[in-house]
Amino acid sequence: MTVTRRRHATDLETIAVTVREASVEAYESAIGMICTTVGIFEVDEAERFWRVEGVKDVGYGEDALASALAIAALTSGEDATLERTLTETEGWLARTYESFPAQPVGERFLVQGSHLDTAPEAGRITITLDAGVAFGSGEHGSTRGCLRALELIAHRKPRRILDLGCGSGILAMGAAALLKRPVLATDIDPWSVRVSAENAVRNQLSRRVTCRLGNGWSTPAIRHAAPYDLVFANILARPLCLMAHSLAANLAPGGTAILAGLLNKQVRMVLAAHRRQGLVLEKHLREGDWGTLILRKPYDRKP
Ligand SMILES: C[S@@+](CC[C@H](N)C(=O)[O-])C[C@H]1O[C@@H](n2cnc3c(N)ncnc32)[C@H](O)[C@@H]1O
Repeated sequence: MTVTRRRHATDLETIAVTVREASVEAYESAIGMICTTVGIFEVDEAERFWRVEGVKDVGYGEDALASALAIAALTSGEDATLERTLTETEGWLARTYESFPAQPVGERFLVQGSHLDTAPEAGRITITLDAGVAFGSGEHGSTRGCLRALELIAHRKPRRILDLGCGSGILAMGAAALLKRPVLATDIDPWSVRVSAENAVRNQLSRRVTCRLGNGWSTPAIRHAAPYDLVFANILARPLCLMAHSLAANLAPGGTAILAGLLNKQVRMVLAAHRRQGLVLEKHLREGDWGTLILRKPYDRKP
């Protein structure tokens, strides 16, 4: 893969590839995993070339970028040239928000950008957010899978809830609103923590959603509030595998983990890592190429 860098003034990094129509889905999906938002634009109608462009989530580094592109190249069979540009934040955010439609997710949620004022839908909880430079506008299959999984396990009424890698705070807010319970939302990226806190205020959920900065399970606030009845972790497959031991250790007996950020083809690997820790698969949900796993810690698990 060739990489070209164009530098403009300022602070957000846009990554883009121009690919054939047949490869758009694979690149949109993979780039979407490490970006806050992704857009696709037709650049040559006759030749059927499209530009897939996203603003990289600051929480993801070079390793994550390289693996996302490798996955896209593998699934599409097209090895694209990556362009990287630094973009001025405010203008980009204003342009991006305008392109977000309100979208239903699962049976119980309606997600809208804060520039919209969609009429409430009976039976659906409206989540209003600005993802800003954080991941989690509700468009990506991994986020959607987690919200659908939440609906499926809501009847268990989990009491202690963690959203590890909260991005925009969308899952924490969804859980707090649906389950009417407090949720701890953490992220390694300071912007995400700030955006989550702002979104919680926007949705009148700031008394239920607590946002904290921290890296994985070593975050003091996470350790302090453990064990959990419900944990969301929508991060990539590799970090999920590395965290499997900590997840199992910090789940209460009977507790549920909703894991996402993995491709359907990575499910076996992620599942093996968690089965080794005694967790049991309840369901594998699919949203396009992306898989969401609902895992449970049995009540009779020996320490
Ligand atoms: C794919 S986004 C998910 C955002 C949101 N939960 C959703 O479902 O849309 C993953 C988030 O995890 C964060 N993250 C990645 N590694 C992390 C780690 N080790 N500890 C905490 N957060 C992490 C990233 O900064 C990013 O905000």
